[in-house]
Amino acid sequence: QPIRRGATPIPKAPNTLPLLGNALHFLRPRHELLAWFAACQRRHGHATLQISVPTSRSRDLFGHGIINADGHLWKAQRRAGLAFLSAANLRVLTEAALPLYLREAVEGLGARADGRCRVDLQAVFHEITTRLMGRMAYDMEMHADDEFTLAFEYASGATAERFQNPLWRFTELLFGFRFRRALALDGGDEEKTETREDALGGISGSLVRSLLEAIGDETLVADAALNYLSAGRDTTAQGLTWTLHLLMRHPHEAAKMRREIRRILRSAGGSASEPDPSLFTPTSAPYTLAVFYEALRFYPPIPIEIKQTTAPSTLPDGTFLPKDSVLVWSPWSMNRSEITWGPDVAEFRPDRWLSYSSAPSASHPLSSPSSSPTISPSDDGEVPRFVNRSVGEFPVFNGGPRICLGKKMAELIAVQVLAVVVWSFDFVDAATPGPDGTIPERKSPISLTLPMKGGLPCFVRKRSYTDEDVYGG
Ligand code: HEM
Repeated sequence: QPIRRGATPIPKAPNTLPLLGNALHFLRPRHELLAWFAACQRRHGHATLQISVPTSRSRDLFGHGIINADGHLWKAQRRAGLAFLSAANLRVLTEAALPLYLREAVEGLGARADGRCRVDLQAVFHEITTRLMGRMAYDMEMHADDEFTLAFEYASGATAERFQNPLWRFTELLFGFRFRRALALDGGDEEKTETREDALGGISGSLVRSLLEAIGDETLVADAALNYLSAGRDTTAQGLTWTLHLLMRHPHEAAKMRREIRRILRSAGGSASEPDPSLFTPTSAPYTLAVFYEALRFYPPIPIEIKQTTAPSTLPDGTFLPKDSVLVWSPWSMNRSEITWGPDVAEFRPDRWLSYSSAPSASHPLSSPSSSPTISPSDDGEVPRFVNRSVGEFPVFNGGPRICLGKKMAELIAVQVLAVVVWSFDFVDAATPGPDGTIPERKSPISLTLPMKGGLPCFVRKRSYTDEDVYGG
């Protein structure tokens, strides 16, 4: 049966060619493919369109882990993940492990903060999230330059290439030696499923242990843990990288963030020169969270989503999809929709995520330290509150039963890392300017996620504060 809405077939995407369909768009560099999705959205708004896509194969990389699994196997992994990411474990990960890794990263940045060394911020964030996710998934020390991590990166790039290259079977047969070696390394590292002795005190077990209890089969558990590791690590590091990229271009918003951090330090009595990272949470720092969300709007770490129907299905707009139809949606282009975001859609404006009310009076519940100790009014006396959008408008963390399981964790990591790093340093983009003297638009290579091509090299300078700067005046 054909894909249709009512009695009529649905419209084809712009630039669809006879026989070739839209294959040429998928062969183009990544940013051109994303731009094409955005152009479809501008022309057709929220309408469902018919496109032809090369089919993607991610099973080799993700195996039977949660990202690919369905039915019982998915449910068991989801339940084990939810159990492991209990409030208590999340607290240990974000209040003990993350501050430790973050402090070490800040020390590393501090050692190179002479304003002349080039530091790749993408690599710095990647190291923090690799260590944190390694701790979470395997309860072990992992680093961004481990053989395992590098192999995973390579295999993930090669898997994404399958999505853009209709001839992938042929080219992999000829040139796929490195890819197959990387997969062997990813899948075969059995020792990763063992709990280490050096666990950070307080984490009850590891995700691997929870998964083993839920699923039993060791090969499946190896897939499952790898899925958790990859789902959380690259997405979060890339979200942070694009946020810093945007903040370097928007110093006014960085200054507003610092004012929020200053207010938090002031109300908590924290050290100005070495702020305690765990003071910064999505609740205490709504402006910082809004900056992160606004960056995710421009640069969603999963910019294109793809699923396949296992049974005939009908979309909410009435489009009928026969079994085995491939459904693609693009958070990248949905986040650029003027219909959803209004005429200032192209502006970086974190305030679009906030609503402001006037500062609470002494009798207001917010003024009681026990109810919300750290939300403090802005300089003009207003209390900001983060207001989320529906998943249909902002699908960056997906939605429904398969909504991202680490959304809360990602928010906690982002706010803590951004607050500490932006408070402690000034950054200047060190990318080489183009012929017209301006720094060219950053791009993303082919990948399942949205890394920044060439990293984010910048010059770093330490900001110094005295307690007087925070508490005086
Ligand atoms: C900014 C950071 C993040 C973004 C943008 C993000 C986004 C997403 C998206 C779009 C999906 C749906 C993928 C699909 O079904 O095709 C997803 C799923 C998932 N995410 Fe995240 N994620 C982030 C961070 C994390 C973190 C820190 C974890 C750590 C635990 C995590 C764990 C997962 C898991 C386990 C799934 C699979 C859920 C399921 O299928 O039931 N994510 N994420």
